[in-house]
Amino acid sequence: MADDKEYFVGTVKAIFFENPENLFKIFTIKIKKTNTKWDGKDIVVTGSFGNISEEEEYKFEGHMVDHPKYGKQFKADTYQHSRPSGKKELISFFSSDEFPGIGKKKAEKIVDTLGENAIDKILQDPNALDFLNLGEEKTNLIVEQLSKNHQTEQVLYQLSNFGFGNTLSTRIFQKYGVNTLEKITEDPYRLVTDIKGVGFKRADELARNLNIPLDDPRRIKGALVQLVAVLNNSTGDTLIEQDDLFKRALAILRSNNQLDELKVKIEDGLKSLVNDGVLVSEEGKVYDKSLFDAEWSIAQSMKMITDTYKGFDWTDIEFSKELHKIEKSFKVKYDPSQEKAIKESLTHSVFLLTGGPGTGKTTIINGIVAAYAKLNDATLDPSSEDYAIALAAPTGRAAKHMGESTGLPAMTIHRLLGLTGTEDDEFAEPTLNCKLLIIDEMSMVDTKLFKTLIDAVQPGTQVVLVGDKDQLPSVGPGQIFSDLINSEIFSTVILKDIHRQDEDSTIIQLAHDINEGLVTDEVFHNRSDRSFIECSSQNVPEVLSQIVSKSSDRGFDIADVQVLAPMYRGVAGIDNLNSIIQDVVNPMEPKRKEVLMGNVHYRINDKVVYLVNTPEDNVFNGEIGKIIGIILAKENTDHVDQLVIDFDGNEVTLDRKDWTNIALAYCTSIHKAQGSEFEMVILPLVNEESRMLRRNLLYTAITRSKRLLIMVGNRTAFERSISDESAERKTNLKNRLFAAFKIKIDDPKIIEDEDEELKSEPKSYLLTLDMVMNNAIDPMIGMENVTPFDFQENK
Ligand SMILES: Nc1ncnc2c1ncn2[C@@H]1O[C@H](COP(=O)(O)OP(=O)(O)OP(=O)(O)O)[C@@H](O)[C@H]1O
Repeated sequence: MADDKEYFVGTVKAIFFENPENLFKIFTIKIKKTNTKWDGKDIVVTGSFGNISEEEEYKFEGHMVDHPKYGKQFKADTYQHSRPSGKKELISFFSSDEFPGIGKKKAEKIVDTLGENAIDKILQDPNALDFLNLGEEKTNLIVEQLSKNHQTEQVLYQLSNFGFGNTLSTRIFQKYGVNTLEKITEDPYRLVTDIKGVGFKRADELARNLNIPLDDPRRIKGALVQLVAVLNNSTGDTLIEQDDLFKRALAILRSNNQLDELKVKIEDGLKSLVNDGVLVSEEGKVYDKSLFDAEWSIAQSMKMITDTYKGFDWTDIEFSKELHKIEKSFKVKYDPSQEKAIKESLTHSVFLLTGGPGTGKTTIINGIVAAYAKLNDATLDPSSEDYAIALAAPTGRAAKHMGESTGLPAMTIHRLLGLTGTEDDEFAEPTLNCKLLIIDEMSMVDTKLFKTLIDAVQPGTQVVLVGDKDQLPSVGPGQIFSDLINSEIFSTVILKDIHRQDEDSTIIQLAHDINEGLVTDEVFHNRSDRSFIECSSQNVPEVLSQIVSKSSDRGFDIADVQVLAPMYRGVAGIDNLNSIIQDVVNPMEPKRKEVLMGNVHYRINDKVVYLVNTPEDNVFNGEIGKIIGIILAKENTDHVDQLVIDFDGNEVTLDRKDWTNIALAYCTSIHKAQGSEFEMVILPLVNEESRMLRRNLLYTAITRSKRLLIMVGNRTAFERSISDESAERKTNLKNRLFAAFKIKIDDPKIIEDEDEELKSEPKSYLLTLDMVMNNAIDPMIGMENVTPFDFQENK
């Protein structure tokens, strides 16, 4: 910070405005010292600050501004808690009420022993206070109090000197706490994986400031870690071809080294990351260590479940008799594949059921539960101590559907496992005490969640996994459901026949035909329940406004009309369409209350989607709700703006700081809509989204529609989606399963040799870089500004 900056030192008298969204505050201070021409005793200070307490003294640096309405104010860029200086001030500081248990005598002793930089000494080493014999608890209290008052500001001050704005500084501080500066000067590249909003380029700039050389191992390792995370999240693969990784690393590192020299350093960087347990390199593939471990762990848990299955003790005749009774009570006659599914599920440790919409998956789950209870003499009374059935799905909505159809408790997988939806989940080791576990919407379950789920299963449990393998794979890396099915290790039934009886419905048949590769231009023909409106990308918003407006004229509630799009950005992207539709169905009118968060206006009746899991409020990622109340800061005792949202009967009040957990939901991503169905689906697809257009995307979007489907946009975008079969994700779960079940890869049958090592230690087979370099190096691939977080839903 330049020395000629204007400053004020003073005590905060009254904070009269605080915006929790961006930490902006306005307050007055009583001036103690300044280098500015200012005659008053007080001055109004504005700016973004972390903690500011009334009656405390701070130094503010910044400049004077002349506010058109409020006159002269001091706009602070940085601030620091004032430190007591000199022996006298220090003694009265330590003997103040802030430090209970320290009187004047002890304060004198601290300053005499530790000198005038006692505060720094204690912050650096809490043992510095040992000579006072205060005991651990009291010593900790003092250190905590000092850290609270002094270290936060020091860190934030330094982060702003590094050029981080307030939002990023706050995120960084929340992550590393008082160790922030140590952590980031030691290795600025750790910010890339740890902090949302910091990419390799930003970390690289910081590294330049810290004089970290271009070929420094930390830089090379930072680039490799960033690339692996970005590639895992963008492709959904759980492994990366090593030569591809190296080519990309060479492109973003661009140091002054000779290419050969840099190649060796990249190889060394990978070796070192492998030694550090961050990445794994095996047979020319590179893995994030936690994904690598997860695939192994899943394979071993599946083996354990299979090995500990105790079998069943009823006969075929008994089964047929029970099923007949069940059919009578459910008023359904299961077709042969459905009957097979129920029987297989009851006679195997692990059973996989896949089928498109309307093929009877839900009806089969009902049958499985009923038949399981009868044949195993198990209770269906959830309040009974002996109740041992767990039903769960990855989304709240799918879980609710399961609960309603079975009449038994069903919940999200997160809730079942007691997960919080935060990073801590990775270290959670829950256990599941049930005898029958049924998971619906399995295609949405990613590698890490499945690992936690299946590791929680106890020996002897029967596991039934249900889903539609042709839908989009999970948002997170992996394609668990397809891999389990494709391994051919587990009993599997693939349902093909559609049982929905809506005679006039052509939507489900269309979806099935698209999935089977049978459709070319049928999609463009208008039918009673679906239509296609061709228009340019630029016209999509206008066409959409008209459709939405007409649908409400025809009595459709906006809650039943869902626009689904593949991407957030662009004229036909989710963000733009949300604001366009909001203007049609819930516009701003004079005297209407509204609040602003970023660029988004929220009004009563707005349809919103929840973006995180908050088990304590019983609201989960993907749930759609309606704003039913806006309480402004001036209207409540907490003095914060609040939104009251009704999530299907569950009213949740969100303070402004939590509004980042919601978004408008007139239009949502197709990924987010998985597991949900809507009366009417409007699907805009345009050529600009070509990166995303695949058959399983179109299939997933179409199958969300129950009654009406309106497709809008470029004909070629739809044609491309129909013809573009989705490439399989690159994963290694199948091989891990083969290893765990001792199956030879080229000969899928069980190997008898029990002595063979189950899991070999990961080896470092580093491809020589010459092999890599024999292929042309990609030109700059534009990854510098990309961070792993860019691939997460809702950014
Ligand atoms: N064997 C059957 N005989 C008659 N009707 C059936 C049969 N199986 C399923 N159905 C009916 O077909 C419809 C679709 O079944 P279900 O909801 O179980 O399928 P699903 O695969 O779960 O579909 P989705 O994934 O779309 O929810 C339901 O109305 C159900 O009652």
